[in-house]
Amino acid sequence: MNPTIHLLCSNISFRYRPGLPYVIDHFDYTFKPGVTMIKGASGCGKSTLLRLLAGFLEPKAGEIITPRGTQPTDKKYQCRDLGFVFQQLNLLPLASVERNLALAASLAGIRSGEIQKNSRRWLGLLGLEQFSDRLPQSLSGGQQQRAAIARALVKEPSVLLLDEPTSGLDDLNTRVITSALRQFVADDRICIVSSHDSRLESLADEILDFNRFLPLERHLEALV
Ligand SMILES: Nc1ncnc2c1ncn2[C@@H]1O[C@H](COP(=O)(O)OP(=O)(O)OP(=O)(O)O)[C@@H](O)[C@H]1O
Repeated sequence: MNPTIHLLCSNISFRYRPGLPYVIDHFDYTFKPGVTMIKGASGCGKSTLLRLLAGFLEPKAGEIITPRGTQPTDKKYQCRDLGFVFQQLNLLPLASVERNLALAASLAGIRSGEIQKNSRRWLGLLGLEQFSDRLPQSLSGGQQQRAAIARALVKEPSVLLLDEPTSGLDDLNTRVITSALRQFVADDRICIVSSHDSRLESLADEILDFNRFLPLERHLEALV
């Protein structure tokens, strides 16, 4: 493991609007290469944390430092270093699976030779070679989920964020996804997975129980 690569959360706090309770309150954590699974009750802030790590939201206090040494809002980090698969897959409906991958990689500035090589690699590892010419809508839910993961992996980002990547998927789809993610982190990359799915626990190098970080009033809210 390369100890110099990490994604650091230093005492971050976040709430959506003044007057609303803090969703994340003085949270400190260093994400290292490997898979970190974030688990916790619905509404405890897992997706919010992923959005902060992606730079789509900004902490109200504290800071997040990416492996590039920047804030997550840095365009180079977002474009080159970050891959994410959120709950809405957002595959381009009029582009084939292969074209979805090629567009994502070319937006990240990957050279065309590498795009082809990476596409073959990740489509293969995710069991999608025979579907590469298909439009997303012609795929099953599990195939679409795997295509969205392949699209995030094709630029071989240093940080990959996945929000509930296996929710509603059967064991076979889940095994294919976990095995591809293991290949991904074998190259000293950071993979952060938010999930309720206990099948993913064996994939994780670290499990972060987000319930622990809930402020007291939100613990009480979660009980009613
Ligand atoms: N845009 C928003 N504006 C205001 N509050 C929000 C917004 N998005 C989320 N929240 C609130 O922030 C809290 C954390 O939501 P978040 O989606 O991060 O939880 P989660 O742990 O990912 O939940 P789940 O497991 O159900 O997806 C919840 O109380 C939610 O209602």
